[in-house]
Amino acid sequence: MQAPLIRVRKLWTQFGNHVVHQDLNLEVHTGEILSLVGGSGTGKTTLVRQMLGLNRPARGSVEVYGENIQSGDAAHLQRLRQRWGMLFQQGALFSALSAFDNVALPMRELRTLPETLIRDAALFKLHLVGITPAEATKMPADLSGGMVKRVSLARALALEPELLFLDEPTAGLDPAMADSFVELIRTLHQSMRLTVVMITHDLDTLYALSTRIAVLADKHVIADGTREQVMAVKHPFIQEYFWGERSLRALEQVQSKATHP
Ligand SMILES: Nc1ncnc2c1ncn2[C@@H]1O[C@H](COP(=O)(O)OP(=O)(O)OP(=O)(O)O)[C@@H](O)[C@H]1O
Repeated sequence: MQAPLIRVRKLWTQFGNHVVHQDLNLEVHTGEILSLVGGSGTGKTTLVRQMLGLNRPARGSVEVYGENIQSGDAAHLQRLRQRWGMLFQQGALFSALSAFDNVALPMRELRTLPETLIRDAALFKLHLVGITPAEATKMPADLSGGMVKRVSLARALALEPELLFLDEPTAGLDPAMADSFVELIRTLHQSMRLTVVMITHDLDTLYALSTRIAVLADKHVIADGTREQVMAVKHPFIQEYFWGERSLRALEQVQSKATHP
């Protein structure tokens, strides 16, 4: 079996006396869409920040592409960072830059690519997410919520990452926009051979996209596997979250969409 793309081993995260993760283990494998779920404050965002090298483990280690994220100098971390893309919850586009310039920025920052190539690559990434060249001239404030998400996704894909982190990708979108964004992620995951790590509270998104689910509770991963495997674990959070009425309804919907697309 291929080595995991990310390996989190015996991770402790601590803020003062507050222990968020205690001996947390998790692996992310090439090609999967791994979703992190858990109650509010269970440390999902902090875990992703650990994977991105933005937080420092109190104990334990985080390896990405087989390399300890905390070892090496800033240039080393910068090189690793170029191999992943991150879609932040609010989109986090630079408001003073057009959609096009937001997508071009990560390529310009490399300082190695000619502007003509950057232009073509940025327009291509925008095309992939359904943004036309005319729309690309707009400023973020003039874009709809759905378009901001799409442009942010294009920016996350600017450097052709192997790994994509998504923080609440469908939060704030209406159901139709959320559905089409889920479809877009599914298509790009396949066509770009991405590995995806996603945080989501949205059950429709969770069930539509995840190939594996990891559940955070009690300071570590209490269950991980397919939806069925996770649902079989007896834990109060799992009982409430996965076996609650909202979850079962979302599941029914996803299954009926799969049967009658
Ligand atoms: N920089 C920080 N300093 C102090 N405490 C922090 C810091 N970052 C996170 N925490 C605490 O760590 C805990 C986990 O936070 P985190 O944001 O990772 O949870 P989460 O599972 O993503 O929550 P939510 O689902 O509500 O977004 C929380 O109690 C939070 O207050």
